[in-house]
Amino acid sequence: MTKLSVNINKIATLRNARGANNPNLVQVALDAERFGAQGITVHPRPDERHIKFQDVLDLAKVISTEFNIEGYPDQRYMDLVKLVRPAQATLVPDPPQAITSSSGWDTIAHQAFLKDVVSELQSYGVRVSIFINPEVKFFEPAKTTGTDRVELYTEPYASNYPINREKAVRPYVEVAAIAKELGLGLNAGHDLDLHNLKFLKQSIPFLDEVSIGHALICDALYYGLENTIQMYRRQLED
Ligand SMILES: CC(=O)[C@@H](O)[C@H](O)COP(=O)(O)O
Ligand SMILES: NCC(=O)COP(=O)(O)O
Repeated sequence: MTKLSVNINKIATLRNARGANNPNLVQVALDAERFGAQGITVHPRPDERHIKFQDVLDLAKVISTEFNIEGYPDQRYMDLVKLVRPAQATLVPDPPQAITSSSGWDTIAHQAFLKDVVSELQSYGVRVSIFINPEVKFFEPAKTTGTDRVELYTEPYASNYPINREKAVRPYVEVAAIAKELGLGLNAGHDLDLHNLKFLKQSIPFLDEVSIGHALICDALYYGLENTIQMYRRQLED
């Protein structure tokens, strides 16, 4: 089964536009779970432009599915994960001003750093996933860090999908087989949507989890949040 974790960053973006509490992020997370989300993902960024660090504390008290906190492992992130102990911490190499995530880790250059971070987070009982590009050379070094899972950065898949979907998915199928062989769990995310999700799932049926935010929240404007979550869940059926 491939779990759907709903990324609610964009709900916080909307809320922050007016500075009050509408939409209520915690309520949206609870509703998303009720509508079928199997996890909730947030990515608190250093400038708190969408998810605030306080949001993470508030969400942690109520989420009953898998809580996934993405972020660059600076001291503030590490302290937050230590405090909250989510189901999963996803390590992303974004610089502080990044508009959005645009690459996975260079697991060769940052192997020693990642190894320390992974073992510290695991000592808190948290499953760790490393955001990674679909390049073969990064997988053995990722395994060496001790990470439980990797998350495939799917923006290149999503942007190439309309041109040639077989070609777009090929590098992902190749590295997914390597991850499986190495005993790494496998997540995927970034720019996945109702057009490209099903083919990714069909091509890599053993994906453990996808985290989807931007497109899903955009679709919810037209279809409603409950319908939308159900539509995404259907794309992931085995
Ligand atoms: C790790 C990743 O792929 C990101 O998708 C991220 O969580 C999206 O962040 P923004 O919502 O800030 O663009
Ligand atoms: N890890 C990817 C994620 O959480 C959501 O990415 P996107 O769907 O907002 O591009």
